Amino acid sequence: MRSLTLPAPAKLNRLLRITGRREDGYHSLQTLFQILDRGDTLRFETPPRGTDIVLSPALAGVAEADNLIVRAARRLQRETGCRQGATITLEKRLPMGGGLGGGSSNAATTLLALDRLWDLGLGIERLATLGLELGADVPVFVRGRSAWAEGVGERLSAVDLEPAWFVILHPGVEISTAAIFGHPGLTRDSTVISMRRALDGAGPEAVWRNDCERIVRALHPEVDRALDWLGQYGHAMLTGTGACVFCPLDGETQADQVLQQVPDEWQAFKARGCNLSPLHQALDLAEGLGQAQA
Ligand SMILES: C[C@](O)(CO)[C@H](O)COP(=O)(O)OP(=O)(O)OC[C@H]1O[C@@H](n2ccc(N)nc2=O)[C@H](O)[C@@H]1O
Ligand SMILES: Nc1ncnc2c1ncn2[C@@H]1O[C@H](COP(=O)(O)OP(=O)(O)OP(=O)(O)O)[C@@H](O)[C@H]1O
Repeated sequence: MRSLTLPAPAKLNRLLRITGRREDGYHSLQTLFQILDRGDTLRFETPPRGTDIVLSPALAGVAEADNLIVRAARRLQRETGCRQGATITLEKRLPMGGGLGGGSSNAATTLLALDRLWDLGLGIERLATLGLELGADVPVFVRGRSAWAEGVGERLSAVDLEPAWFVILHPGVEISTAAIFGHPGLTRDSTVISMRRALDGAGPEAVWRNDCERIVRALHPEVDRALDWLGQYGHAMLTGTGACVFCPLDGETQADQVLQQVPDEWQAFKARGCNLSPLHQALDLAEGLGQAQA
């Protein structure tokens, strides 16, 4: 039996501009993906026989066949005709429907892990293309770099962001991405800006905003309150379509100070921004140490 234990990190959208709606209903956008050092953990084991994909524990409200981990594994089997199976254990820490990309990251980790354990050798390009079929946020996790993104989030340019610490606050609601993108009140007409302007343009606060925030605040008073509360400490924003909100802080000590003040009703954690995903750091390490044990 071979096995591999890998992280599935979270992401933040440091900005999110919705610039149009395509004929297939998906929205064209511009975003700046910041990968974090916090997330879920997945353990993969490949039994000597059988093609079953077995995942535990189950996620509340998600049928096994709909779980992005199982879908990613089956998509790989279909793509390659691979006759191997996997037993997968998920340690879930990221809130679902939180805008932190947890499900997408789980899918990306599965693609990279099984590509390695099943000796498929598909490589990052093909895995990113397969990942896009599973969700718009999957390719950035497959590529594993904080990145400027266009299209639906699949046209990626890796960027080196300044070292940063964040406090992330979960207001206790789960928000459906499809519901926000489908809402008639969502504005979809932001101008297309250059990556340069986004990264160092005229005042990040004008550019580093999220087009979903207005409608999410209106639909979810809990998010509205969380944003106002966190806004005391800096430039608080929504990530993705919510529900989580985040604030960049001047280092870990300040993040700890803010965490101590968080009202009991909300869950919160601190995280460090990474330019290289912890998943890719771990895979480089696994390569070096021959960690995928025979
Ligand atoms: C909001 C973001 O998290 C920002 O990074 C992503 O754009 C969402 O990515 P995701 O969760 O992987 O989204 P998907 O699972 O691909 O899509 C969920 C639903 O959101 C809508 N959707 C998603 C992405 C996009 N660019 N336009 C859309 O309109 C579609 O109705 C789709 O059915
Ligand atoms: N492995 C998984 N982890 C989390 N959610 C999953 C998973 N598989 C399927 N899902 C479904 O996907 C939905 C979105 O989950 P996810 O945690 O990725 O939300 P999100 O952080 O808002 O995503 P995004 O920022 O990509 O929009 C969940 O509500 C759940 O129904």
